[in-house]
Amino acid sequence: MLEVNHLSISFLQYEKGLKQQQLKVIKDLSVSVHSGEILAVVGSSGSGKSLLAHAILGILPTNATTEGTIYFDGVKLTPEKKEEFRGKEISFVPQSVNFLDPLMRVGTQVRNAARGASTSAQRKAFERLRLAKDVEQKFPFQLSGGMARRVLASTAMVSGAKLIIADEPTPGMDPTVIKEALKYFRELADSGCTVLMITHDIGAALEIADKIAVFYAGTTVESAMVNDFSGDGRLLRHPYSKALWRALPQNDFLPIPGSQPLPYANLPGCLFEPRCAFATTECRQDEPKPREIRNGIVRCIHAT
Ligand SMILES: Nc1ncnc2c1ncn2[C@@H]1O[C@H](COP(=O)(O)OP(=O)(O)OP(=O)(O)O)[C@@H](O)[C@H]1O
Ligand code: NI
Repeated sequence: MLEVNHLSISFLQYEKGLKQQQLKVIKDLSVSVHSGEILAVVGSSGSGKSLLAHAILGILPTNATTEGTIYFDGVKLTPEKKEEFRGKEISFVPQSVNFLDPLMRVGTQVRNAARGASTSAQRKAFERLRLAKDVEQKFPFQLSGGMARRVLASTAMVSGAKLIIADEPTPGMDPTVIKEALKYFRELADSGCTVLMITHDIGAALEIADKIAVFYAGTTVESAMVNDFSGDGRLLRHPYSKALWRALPQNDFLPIPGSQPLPYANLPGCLFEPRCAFATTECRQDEPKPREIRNGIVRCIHAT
C-alpha cells in the first residue's frame, strides 16, 4: 500500500553571507507497509520521522529537495498526486497542534478535514476518545494539549482514508485514552486501513504494530517484526535497536551513552559507529547497505 524507496531530503541553507549549502537530513531511507498493517516508526528526536511523514504528504517546506520514489497503492506519488490524495485517501494526524485552525470550531474542522464526514461519525469518534459533547463547539485555544491531540486523531479516524499517517498521536493523553486511541488504530487496520504510526513510545508501538522501523540519524537502521522485540533482544539485528529495547524501563533501563550525529557531521561509515560497542575499523570505512536477514532489514555489516 505504501512504499518509500531510497528517500533523501536536503535543506538549502545559507551560511555566512550568500554562501549556500545543502544539508542532507534524510539519507537513503526505505520503508514499506502492506494494506491492513500498522508500521510503527521509532527513533530519537531529530532522526527524521516527521520529515518522512511530510514527504509522503507533500508538505515539506519549499527549501527542501527530495530524491527517491514513493508509491501509494501502486501509484507513484508526484506533487500533484500527493495533493489529490491528502485528506482523502491519505489522512494525517500531525505532531503539532498548530495544524488546527485557530478560528474555526473544532467539530466543523474535523468534519471538513475529513472531507465531509458526517456529524454522527465525528460525534462517535469524539465519544470514543472521551471528548465531552460540548467540545465540538469550542475553538482550539479553549482546549488542553491532550484534548487538541484527541481532536486531531478524530479527524483521521472518521476520514475513511486508506492510509493514516499519525505523527506522535498520543502525548498529553491520559493512559486510558491512549489505550482507547491505540485500540481504535488497530481496529481501523483490521478493517483494511494501513497505518504508519510515528512514536517515541516503543511500548505503545509494540502493543499495536505489526512491524517496527527503527530510525537513526535520518535513515532506517532496521525493519523488524514486532515479535523480534522480546526477551533479551537477541532476535533484533542492529545494535541500536537492541540498545533501544534494553533501555526500556521493563528491561535493563540502561541508557545509550553518546548522542546522535548531527546532519552536517558527514560521517564516512556507519552513523551509529561512534556509539556502538561492537564497532570495528571496517565500520568507519563505508556506509553499510541495507541487507535482508531473517525476514527483516538491517544496515550493519556485523549483523547476523
Ligand atoms: N525546515 C528545516 N530546515 C532545516 N532542517 C530541518 C528542517 N526541518 C527539520 N530539519 C532537521 O531535520 C532533522 C529531522 O527532523 P524531524 O522533525 O523529522 O525529526 P523527528 O524524528 O520527527 O523528531 P521529533 O521526535 O523530535 O519529532 C532534524 O535534524 C531537524 O533539525
Ligand atoms: Ni517529529
